[in-house]
Amino acid sequence: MENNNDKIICSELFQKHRKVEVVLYPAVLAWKEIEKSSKRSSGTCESEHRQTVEVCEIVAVHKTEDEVDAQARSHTKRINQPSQQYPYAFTVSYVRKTRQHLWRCADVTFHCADQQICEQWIQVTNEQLSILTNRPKNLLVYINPYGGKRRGERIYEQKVAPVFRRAGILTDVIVTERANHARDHLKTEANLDDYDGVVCVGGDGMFSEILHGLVTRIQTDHGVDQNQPDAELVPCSLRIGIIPAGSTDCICFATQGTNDPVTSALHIVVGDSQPMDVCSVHHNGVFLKYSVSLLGYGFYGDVLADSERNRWLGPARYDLSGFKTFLSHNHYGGTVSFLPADDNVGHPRDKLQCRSGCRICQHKPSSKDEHDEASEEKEKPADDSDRGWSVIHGKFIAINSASMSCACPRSPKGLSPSAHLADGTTDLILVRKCSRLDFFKHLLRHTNNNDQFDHWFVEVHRVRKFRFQPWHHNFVPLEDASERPLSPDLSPISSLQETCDDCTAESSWNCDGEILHHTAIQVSVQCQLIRLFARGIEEQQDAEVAV
Ligand SMILES: CCCCCCCCCCCCC/C=C/[C@@H](O)[C@H](COP(=O)(O)O)NC(=O)CCCCCCCCCCCCCCC
Ligand SMILES: Nc1ncnc2c1ncn2[C@@H]1O[C@H](COP(=O)(O)OP(=O)(O)O)[C@@H](O)[C@H]1O
Ligand SMILES: [Ca+2]
Repeated sequence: MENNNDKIICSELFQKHRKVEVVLYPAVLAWKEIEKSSKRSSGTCESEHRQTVEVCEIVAVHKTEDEVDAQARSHTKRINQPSQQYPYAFTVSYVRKTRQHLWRCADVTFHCADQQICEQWIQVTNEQLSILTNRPKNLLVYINPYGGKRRGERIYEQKVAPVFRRAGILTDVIVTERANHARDHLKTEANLDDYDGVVCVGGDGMFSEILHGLVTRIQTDHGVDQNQPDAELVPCSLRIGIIPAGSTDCICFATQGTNDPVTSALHIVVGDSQPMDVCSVHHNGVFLKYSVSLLGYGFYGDVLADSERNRWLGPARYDLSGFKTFLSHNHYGGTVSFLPADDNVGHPRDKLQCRSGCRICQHKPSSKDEHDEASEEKEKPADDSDRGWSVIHGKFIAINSASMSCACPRSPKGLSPSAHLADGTTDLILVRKCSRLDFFKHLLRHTNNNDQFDHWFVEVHRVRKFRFQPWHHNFVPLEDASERPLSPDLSPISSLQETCDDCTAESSWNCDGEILHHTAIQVSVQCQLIRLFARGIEEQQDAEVAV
């Protein structure tokens, strides 16, 4: 073994029945077979097949267990009879990337002749791992036993806990006993200083609990009043990991590209970090909720409200309620006002999807932007709080605000395929009253490659803030003709007033899978308020580790 000052170590070891040269560079572990060559008189030649694993994707290194060791020895004895020469062994567990963003924990065991060398390999690899300070050591885990198909506990015990154990992560596990148990525990009881992160085993609703518990706790600890819509919220230092065990699991899917518990566990182990925007929702200056994925009024609000009655159906309740809501074909009158985002964050209809290391999300509103904003504030007359806002009156089948793509297995590209996880904006999608067939075509486009925004009755804006006010019987605003899209299907102003009875019905807001109890809301995006143990969706790469 060579061991220079840069800690490159290199040994000839045995892997299965093959003799391999194993090298640990400062950030990469590599091994390749050394073949006996009958053609060469001088002995060995190197195989082309070199395997590499980045140290940051090593889960752990362990002295190989006795029985595994014994098996390996008997195996090697039969084939090559080198067991006497290689009686010691260590196993490296690492992330193996397979298809479709799916990660698995793979093991490679190396046998060596010398106990000291074996121990030195373990020690040096562990030293390299200890430099990776972004890895969590202590986690607080909340399991919703009733989420999705009620498999949360089993998923955690069978798929996740073994990975955490292997990585030496210590956990405190709480299986929730009631709705809001996790939220309340985080708000008041949990000793956050004891942990590097919080793990949520459940669906988007369970994530919402964790989000509210954590964000509220941090604001309380820092004396920030969440009821102030313009309050600058304090970001959370603890990251959140999501083990998908719910019905939609769109937050997990949209941040790692798959809903797979082992993949999630591995993103937590390697200490990934993905910042994420959070929308704060207020009603008349009173804080209601936070949202990270979908805030939907009309169609998605109605689907959710109806689906709660059929929770026993599990994830299928959304299909049933979706079908019923589609047949009801309701529309709702209201006024939407919004503050458009700057051009440098792109547009919902550009094809710049948010991917791992996204450039647009790295352009966090900098001091320059904040300065611009501040000077803008100053220029503003005191009573002109609507400066820069656009106002749209209309009858809508759906009003959706997607702060991220909302990709999920039902719609792999999501409600807004180009929405960004951490750009400080949300994509406001307005689906106006249209025929059933038109709305069906729009829905269908969420499942194929066609552009769901390319319809006369759909418009989409990238915004930093928005407000919604439903129409009341005694308050139906006169529609501003200039705000209406040019379509023969839209009613003229006079008929709008005549037919207001059919547009003063109210829906409810679906806020990440929870119903809001108010319909008039003010929404403001808080840029990168939280971080997840995730890295965004990676561009598709070769299936196996580099060769
Ligand atoms: C014709 C097929 C149309 C399929 C359209 C699929 C669009 C799906 C977009 C899904 C966006 C999901 C956004 C995430 C919401 C979640 O926060 C939230 C909570 O999740 P949790 O239960 O895990 O806690 N989930 C939801 O609100 C569920 C929304 C699911 C909507 C499903 C809608 C299905 C529509 C079916 C229409 C059928 C028309 C048939 C006509 C013959
Ligand atoms: N122990 C519990 N009993 C009942 N409800 C719970 C419990 N723990 C969490 N919940 C609630 O269950 C709801 C749904 O949870 P979630 O994990 O998102 O599953 P799903 O995706 O199936 O909706 C959430 O509103 C959450 O607050
Ligand atoms: Ca966003």
